[in-house]
This record gives sequence, structure tokens and C-alpha cells, in this order.
Amino acid sequence: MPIPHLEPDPILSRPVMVTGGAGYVGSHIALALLDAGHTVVVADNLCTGLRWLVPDGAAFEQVDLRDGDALEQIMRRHEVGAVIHCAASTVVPDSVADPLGYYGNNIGATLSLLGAMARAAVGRIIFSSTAAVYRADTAGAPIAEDAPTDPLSPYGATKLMAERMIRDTAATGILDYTILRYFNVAGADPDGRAGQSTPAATHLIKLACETACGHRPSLTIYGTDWPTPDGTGVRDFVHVSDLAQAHIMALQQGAGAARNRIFNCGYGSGYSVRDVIKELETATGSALPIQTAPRRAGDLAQVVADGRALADALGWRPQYADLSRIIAHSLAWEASHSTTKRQGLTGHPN
Ligand SMILES: NC(=O)c1ccc[n+]([C@@H]2O[C@H](COP(=O)([O-])OP(=O)(O)OC[C@H]3O[C@@H](n4cnc5c(N)ncnc54)[C@H](O)[C@@H]3O)[C@@H](O)[C@H]2O)c1
Ligand SMILES: O=c1ccn([C@@H]2O[C@H](COP(=O)(O)OP(=O)(O)O[C@H]3O[C@H](CO)[C@@H](O)[C@H](O)[C@H]3O)[C@@H](O)[C@H]2O)c(=O)[nH]1
Repeated sequence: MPIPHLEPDPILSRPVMVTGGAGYVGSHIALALLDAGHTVVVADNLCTGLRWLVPDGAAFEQVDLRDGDALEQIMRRHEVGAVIHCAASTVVPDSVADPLGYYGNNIGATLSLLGAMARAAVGRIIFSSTAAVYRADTAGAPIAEDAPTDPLSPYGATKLMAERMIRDTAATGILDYTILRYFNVAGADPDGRAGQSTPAATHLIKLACETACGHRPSLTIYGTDWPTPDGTGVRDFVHVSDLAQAHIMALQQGAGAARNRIFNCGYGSGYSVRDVIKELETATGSALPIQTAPRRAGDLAQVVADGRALADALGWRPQYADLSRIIAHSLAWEASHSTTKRQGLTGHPN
């Protein structure tokens, strides 16, 4: 059979813009892009991001995405070919307290970004979405991409609306998209180049590692009466470096298998809050100080991905699908970057 002649994808020879690239997930994506040989431009207003998390090899543009004119100029100046859109306000309870702030930032930034992409003829977007778009009563069994959506929180609603804006824009033919719905992101770069340093983070593994390193007095377990094997919440923790690889694959297959698709990003395995605590205690060799409290408003018993589509369609092969490695990498980052956290500094501690 003749071997088909595949044209090189012209988008891939141009720089990639990472919005939110000074944040937790975006900084790992920027590193993975650089490792894969791409030219990277980070666009971030540093509202929660940290300048020192932007890798040295990436260009940095401090810009609020809602300033569409500035964004368009940056895209033109760098000749950007594709955008990985991670920038957002991300804390679920904050979105309940301040829905208009969340709609303003997450919808406003995506609207402005899509407009700038249209004007600057940037033809591909990879979007950071979330498991929080799914309807709450789908939780229990692993969730596939065709499960019903109906977000519980304003945060989830902003992400679902942004997905819709992206799909409607793609339908006009001016760009292609891949939407990645992340489950619970955790871990840190295995080589210690990046990790979660967001001030006032709320994620379980981050807070557990802060407790293990003595930066907070105890970890609170929210709810011990969930209908799960040990009574605590169950989640699908995905290593941030595996997640970053999913973005590279989506970008590189954006004209093929990833074109105009939605994928869950999770391993399909659930671990409870108590599993996380046990794993951390094994890693440190000491007991973690713990308190218990009632269920947190808006929480679900179990949220686990059916992640087969990403593996089947794009060939995603996670390297760190193992809670002990996720915790080891998180702990190493927390221990080595403790100075920043303790002193509330924004500069790099080293
Ligand atoms: N961390 C998770 O568990 C998780 C799970 C699901 C989805 N996500 C999504 O992944 C993305 C990244 O999340 P993260 O955990 O890295 O959060 P983060 O807060 O560390 O990063 C967000 C970044 O976006 C920047 N930003 C926000 N609004 C901006 C604006 N208007 N203009 C320019 N920059 C702006 C911030 O400064 C920050 O650097 C978000 O879209 C989030 O919704 C994260
Ligand atoms: O101090 C803590 C923090 C969390 N938990 C529990 O740990 C689990 C995970 O909580 P958390 O790490 O806060 O993540 P989620 O609430 O599951 O939400 C995350 O995962 C979603 C995707 O599933 C994303 O959309 C959200 O942005 C992200 O915060 C839940 O059962 C919580 O009740 C505790 O018991 N104690």
C-alpha cells in the first residue's frame, strides 16, 4: 500500500501562547512545550501566577486577557500559531461567593482571547476545562465525555460557557479546538523545575503536603460520612506532568485526531482523602496532624474519570499514574520551596 504523504502542520512551526503560564498547570505546560522543542510565549496578568514560575526559555508578556487589543498585538508580534488557554479564576467556593467576578474574568477573558485570535488569524486553541462541568448525579461511576453537563458552581458554569464559545467560534471555520476536562490535578515537575506555589491554595494534596512540612498545624478532613468505602471523598488525581503531555499531544494532533474534540484527563482510579493521608504518612514516616469537619458545601462523594478516549484517540500514555509518585513529587516541591510560602514572598526563594 502506498504510504500517504502527510503535509507538515504549519501551525506547529510557530510559537505557542500559554495563557496563565505563570500559574500551576500553565507553568508545567510551558516546560513541556519547551522540552518538545516549541517556542513559547506566556501571557499572564500575575493575579495568582508567579513570574518566577515562567520557565527561562519562554517569552513573558504581562497582560490581562480582557485587553483584547494588547493581546492581538502580542500575538502578531510573536507570530503565534496556537494558544493553550489556562488562564482563569479557579477556586470553586470563591466562585460561589463572587459569581460576577468569576463570570467577568473567565467569560470575559475567553471572549477577548477568541476575538484577538480571530483578528490575528491564530487557528488553534487547547482549552483547560474541568470535571466540574458534569452534572452532580453522574458522579459515582467513572464519568465519560458524553455524560450530562450541568455545573453545580459558578466556576463550572464559566468553564462550560467558555467551551460553548470556543465550539461556536470553531463552527465558523476560523479555528480548531481541543477541550481538555481535567480531574484533580496534583504533583509537581519530577525534575523540581515547577510545582504548585499559588498563595492560599485549596487543593487536598497541596494542603496535606503543607501540613507534612509543618507549614500549617493540621489538615482538616471535610466529611467522614460520605457513601464511599472509608467515608471520605474519592477523587481521580492526575499528575500535572502527565496532564501537560496531554496538551502537547492535543496541540500536535490538532489537525487530526484531536481536532474539535473534548477529552477527559484522568486515570480512572479513585483515591480517598484517607488514602492520600496514608500515602503521605508512609512517605514521611510520621503521623499527619488531622482534624475532622462536616462535609464542605458543594462537594461530591466520588469524582472519577473515564479517561479512555484520550488514550485511544491521541495515544496518551501517562508516566506517573501512581499516587505515591504524585505525593513524592508534591512533597519534594513543598519542602524545597517552603521559604516562599512561609514568608509570603512573590520572588523565587533560591
Ligand atoms: N488545578 C486543578 O486541579 C484544575 C482542575 C480543573 C481545571 N483546572 C483549570 O486549569 C487552569 C489552570 O489552573 P491552575 O490550577 O494552574 O490555576 P492558577 O491560579 O495557578 O493559574 C491561573 C493563571 O491564570 C492567570 N490569570 C487569571 N486571570 C487572568 C487574566 N484575566 N489575564 C491573564 N492572566 C490571568 C493567573 O495569574 C494564573 O497565573 C484553569 O483554567 C483551571 O480552571 C485546574
Ligand atoms: O483541606 C481539604 C481539602 C480537600 N478535602 C477533600 O478532598 C477532596 C478533593 O478536594 P479538592 O482538592 O479541593 O478538589 P475538588 O473540590 O475535587 O476540586 C478540584 O477538582 C475539580 C475537578 O474535579 C476542579 O474543577 C477544581 O478546580 C479543583 O479544585 C474533596 O473530597 C474534599 O472535601 C479535604 O478533606 N480537606
